[in-house]
Amino acid sequence: MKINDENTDPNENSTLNSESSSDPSKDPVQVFCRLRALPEECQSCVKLLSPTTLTLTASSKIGRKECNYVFKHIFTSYAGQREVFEHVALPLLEDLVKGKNGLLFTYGVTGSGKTYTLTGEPSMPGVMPRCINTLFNSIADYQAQKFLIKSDKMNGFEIQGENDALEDRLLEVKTSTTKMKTIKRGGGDVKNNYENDGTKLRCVNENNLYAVFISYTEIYNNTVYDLLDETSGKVLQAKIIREDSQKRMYVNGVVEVEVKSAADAFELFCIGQRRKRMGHTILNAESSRSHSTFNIRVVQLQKDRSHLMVGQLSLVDLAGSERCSRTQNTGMRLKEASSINNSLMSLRTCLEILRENQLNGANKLVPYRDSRLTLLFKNYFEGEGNVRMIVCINPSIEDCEENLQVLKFAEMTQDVKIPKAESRYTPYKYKTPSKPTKQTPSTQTPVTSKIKKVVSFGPKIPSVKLNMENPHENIMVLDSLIKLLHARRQKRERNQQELAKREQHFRKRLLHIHQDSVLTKSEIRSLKALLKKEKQTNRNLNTKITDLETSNENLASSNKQLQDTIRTLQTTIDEKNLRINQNRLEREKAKQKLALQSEKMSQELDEKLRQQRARLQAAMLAKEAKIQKVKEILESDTMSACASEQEVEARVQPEVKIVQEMRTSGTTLPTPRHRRSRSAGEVWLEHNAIKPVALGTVLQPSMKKRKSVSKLKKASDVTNPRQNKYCLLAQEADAGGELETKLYKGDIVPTCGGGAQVIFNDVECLRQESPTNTHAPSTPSRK
Ligand SMILES: Nc1ncnc2c1ncn2[C@@H]1O[C@H](COP(=O)(O)OP(=O)(O)OP(=O)(O)O)[C@@H](O)[C@H]1O
Repeated sequence: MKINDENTDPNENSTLNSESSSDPSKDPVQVFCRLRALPEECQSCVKLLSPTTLTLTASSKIGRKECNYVFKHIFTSYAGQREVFEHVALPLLEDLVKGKNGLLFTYGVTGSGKTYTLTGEPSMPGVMPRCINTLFNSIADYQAQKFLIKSDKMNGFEIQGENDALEDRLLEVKTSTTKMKTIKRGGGDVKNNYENDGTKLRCVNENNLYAVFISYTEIYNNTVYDLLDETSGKVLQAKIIREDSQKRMYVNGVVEVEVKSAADAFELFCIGQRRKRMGHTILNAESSRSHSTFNIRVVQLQKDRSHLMVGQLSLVDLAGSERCSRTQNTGMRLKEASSINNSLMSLRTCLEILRENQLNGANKLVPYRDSRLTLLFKNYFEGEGNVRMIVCINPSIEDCEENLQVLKFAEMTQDVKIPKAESRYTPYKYKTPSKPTKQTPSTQTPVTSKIKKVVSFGPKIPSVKLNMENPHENIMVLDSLIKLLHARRQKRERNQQELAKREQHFRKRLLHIHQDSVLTKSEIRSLKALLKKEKQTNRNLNTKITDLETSNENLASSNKQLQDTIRTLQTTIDEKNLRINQNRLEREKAKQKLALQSEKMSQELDEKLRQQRARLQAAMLAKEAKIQKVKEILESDTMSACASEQEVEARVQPEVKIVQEMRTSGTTLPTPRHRRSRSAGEVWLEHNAIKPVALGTVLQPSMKKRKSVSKLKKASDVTNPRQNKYCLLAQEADAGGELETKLYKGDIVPTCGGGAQVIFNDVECLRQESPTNTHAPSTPSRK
């Protein structure tokens, strides 16, 4: 792979993926790519540069990125199923008939055409039906009798006697009749005949007898299930993966059915397919939720029946990798998806480590055991057969990012080298026949022949003819006969002893076997109980997992809601903070403005006060001058008494004018009624509020001699003859909330009854107002 700028020559890359292997004993994993057709309106992210090179254009936030990938062969969307089969699967099928193993798997994003490539449709059969049809087209005439070769349930095969094979065939006819009846009653049709194009293999050995065995398994949520297991009813039982005597991995107890025609194989496939976990997702209406393996095993028996040869072809339809954000899976589907992605990740890790070991000569442990998928195919990666992969690509823009990952994996896989597979005949076991028969002397066990030998008493007793004419000769013949009989008797005794010994030995063994069987039975019983318990625990755990998943989902959704609320609150807080800051700024501005205004006003007030003081001083001076003049006039009256009243008035007139002028100019002068300087004879009774507010005015009521009381308690408080003036001070808030002080003044006049009355004749009102209050004067006023 190489990342291109727009101008790079794409053909440069074709040399990058060198297929040549330096080690002739190893072959790289062959990776093919198949592009799915796109609807016309959709845009493609893949461009084909040559039959082996393609460019993937991925657009991201950073920009456009072009990557080239080289494969063994790329099938365009116009390539048919036959072309794919002939290129990819036919060589593996030829290997299979030669007794070699092969693994073919499809890999890609969900909905990219993996199942279509492997299975196809009846009119457009995929790899699997074509393999089956081609196989039976080729070996149909060279098949062994059914049940002659039988699975030993431990990944091996054994040959059984003809009678046993016959019995099994009869049994099968019986059960298949019952089965057909059940199917007919249930209305099910398990037949699905894929179109057969008559392709044949040329490498069939006509001297051999062939038997084809089919098994079909799936790995769902990292557990292996047998899709052909009829015993487990509707709920499939989990199977375990084991290692056989030759260290090959196999599914323990898997049902392996011998098929004699392609139709039989398709029937089995359809039965399994109905059990396979499929599901509807947003991206594929019929999405495989498990990895399924369709296993074809071809067993060849040499004509002389001395050796067996077994080849295996595993066709694996991997579940598609999927991003949960795109599929929007939840609950069960989410669990399936994560299990699928995990197992694909394990496959990737194993291949990466294998490659690293091969490239760097490292010896890292390949973690096959991390997943059932990798454990089951461990042998293939370690040299038990050829490995081929078809990478399926849906070139739509939406799949681009996931395709990038798939192509990266595919590219890496091509670097992994697998030791070349070998075909070999292996000696087989003979299954002990249930009943020894005369027709099959070869099936007699060695034990039986040995017993026969034990009970033979030696050569036959010769017939003896006595010659009456020669008694001497007769005696000799009888002697030898006696000797022979004696020897036979001795031999019989020896044989009897041997028999007794063997009988004893056999009994001992039988007893031993019986004990073993009793022990095994009890062990099986306890294992069954344990299994039952484990199953129960498993069920409980599954329920717990589902519950936890549900609560997890609930928590996630409430978490999302809370996050939304937090976000909304955060936005509100931000807005409020902004508003607070704005308000603060405005307040500060207003404060500054106010300070400026108050400074200006205080300056104005100071100025006014200064002017007022000057005017008052001037008025005082005028008054003093007037008084001085009045004094002078009075003095001159007493001394000369010649001056007329007009003269005095004329003299006083200018001062009165000054006072009048001051009044008209707005200067607050005390009215003649409110003179502050009183004669020394005025004594005031000042009647205050209980806690009067300090006036704090410049002009204070002038009461030089006074007695202040807050409450008139007795009559003498008023009738005191020394007091002649009364002043009542009242304070209250006016309509504008400002403090208003009123001084009600009057004369205390004694009454003829010895009491006193107050004659109010003046009200003085003091009001203090805020300078900012524009409609009222800011100075205390007197009324
Ligand atoms: N090359 C093709 N030509 C025509 N139709 C195709 C092709 N590839 C896929 N399809 C169609 O696209 C749909 C999805 O394909 P398919 O089920 O094989 O995808 P998948 O990769 O197996 O998906 P999943 O991983 O979800 O099982 C099917 O309806 C199939 O018929």
